Amino acid sequence: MDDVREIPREDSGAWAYITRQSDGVSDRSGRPRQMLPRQDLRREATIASVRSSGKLIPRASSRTSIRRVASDRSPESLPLARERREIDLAEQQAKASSDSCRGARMAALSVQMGALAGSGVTLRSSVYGSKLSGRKIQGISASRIASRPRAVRMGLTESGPSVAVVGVTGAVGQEFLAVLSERNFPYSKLKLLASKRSAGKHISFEGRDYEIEELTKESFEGIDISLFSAGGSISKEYGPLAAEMGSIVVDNSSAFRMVDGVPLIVPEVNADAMAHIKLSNKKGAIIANPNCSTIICLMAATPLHRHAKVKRMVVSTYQAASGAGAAAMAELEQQTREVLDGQEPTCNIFNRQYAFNLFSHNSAVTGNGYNEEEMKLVKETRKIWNDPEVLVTATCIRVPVMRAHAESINLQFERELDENTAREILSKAEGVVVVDDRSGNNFPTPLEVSSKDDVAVGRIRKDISQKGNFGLDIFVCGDQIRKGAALNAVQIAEKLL
Ligand SMILES: NC(=O)C1=CN([C@@H]2O[C@H](COP(=O)(O)OP(=O)(O)OC[C@H]3O[C@@H](n4cnc5c(N)ncnc54)[C@H](OP(=O)(O)O)[C@@H]3O)[C@@H](O)[C@H]2O)C=CC1
Ligand SMILES: N[C@@H](CC(=O)OP(=O)(O)O)C(=O)O
Repeated sequence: MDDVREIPREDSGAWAYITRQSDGVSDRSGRPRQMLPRQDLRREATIASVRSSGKLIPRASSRTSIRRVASDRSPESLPLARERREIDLAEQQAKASSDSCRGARMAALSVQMGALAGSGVTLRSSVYGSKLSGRKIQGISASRIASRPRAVRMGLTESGPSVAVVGVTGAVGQEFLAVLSERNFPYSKLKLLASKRSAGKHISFEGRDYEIEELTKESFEGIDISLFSAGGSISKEYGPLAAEMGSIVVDNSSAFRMVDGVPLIVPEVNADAMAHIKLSNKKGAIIANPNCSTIICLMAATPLHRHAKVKRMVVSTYQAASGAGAAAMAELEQQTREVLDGQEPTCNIFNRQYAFNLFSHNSAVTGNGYNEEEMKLVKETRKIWNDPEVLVTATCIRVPVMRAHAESINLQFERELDENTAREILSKAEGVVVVDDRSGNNFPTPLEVSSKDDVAVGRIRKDISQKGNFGLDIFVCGDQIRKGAALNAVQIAEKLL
């Protein structure tokens, strides 16, 4: 079985999008705002007009908008395409008016709705209204979970590399644009590539209009860095071609992850493995972005591994709909409505009821009984840690959460590591935030990390089933479209400069 996630062909016809300005609490939802009680939304976003004629993509970007001239897709084929939308969100700036518990609940709901629409919402503590407002969590307020820089900058500069984004209309592709802009990634030229279906449509990015081009063999002429997120078969076909043409490919698919000689990189963990690849070498190469569950897991486990060396790791995941693409998110929303309305749920993506349910990850089950997602955690961890001996086992579950994965991780160490030291180590780790409030029973949640850069870690505790201080349990949440895909890839690209 080919270990490569494919993009469902039928999921590429229609899309929407938005512009926003972030200052830490923002909603870039493409969803009709009338669905969200305005008085309960604590938003300070300035969002430009949205034209949606089809599916919603799980991300809008700062200063990014996509225009679609006409839908080539039947509205009936998409749950979120029932209503044609043309909403001037700038006129709908929601004002915080309530600090009540209801406000907290509704704000949390709005976050979920933002995720439903595919945008996610950057949270800080005030989003939760009175319940969490300003509260410190283990000495760190919820707002410490890194959000995007407030100022949207302009990366266009003559001295920058030329950059291509392959699969720009997709969930990860959209996130690429957001992250490039937020991190002020320098570029002298930007080429936006997708399938034939999207060719000719327009994307506005950092104040400029770009026409989406069809991906062809000539696409990489003169391109220094190619960011791929268009599925495994596209990566397999065009990745090597781009590299031969001198481009450094950062690939989000699983196509090359386990290929010898292809660095598999989480910058906070093993940037040294790509130290030999630089733009200044003027030589093409392929660098792989790990699986999102692996990235989120290793962001938390690696600082501890460095200290006490992990001997065995047991991972249980709770994976969001967005990991399976925009169509899965749309179906979860549709099913939720249908079930609440007492109707039979529509089951096109997973062939089962997803709303109010959970199930074993949808990737294929391999000969040893593990599914592909689980085996990625096993194999990729060994490669990233350069430790073929480390024992890893995993159970991956799809849960009815819109965006951001959660993982329970049990660790067995070679050397002793007590829970206080572990908390200390994690609180200093780059890209990690500790949310570990035992008295308040407040720990990481997918909602709180949605659209955040940092991976949140909590439930840090000694594993009482192990002798001495050789075992720990932790609970981790991370936005898998962001740190699990686009952000990680852009961080890799930054290392090339
Ligand atoms: N979603 C996630 O959380 C994660 C995803 N990934 C990986 O990222 C990749 C993309 O996933 P995601 O963004 O969710 O998928 P989407 O379905 O949202 O987007 C797919 C993208 O691929 C493009 N595409 C499809 N066919 C072609 C083609 N023949 N030529 C050029 N472009 C094509 C689509 O363009 P068009 O709109 O024109 O059809 C679209 O831009 C996958 O490899 C996935 O495994 C990795 C980590 C996490
Ligand atoms: N890990 C994603 C699926 C995915 O995109 O995996 P990969 O990048 O390894 O193909 C999920 O939540 O299902």
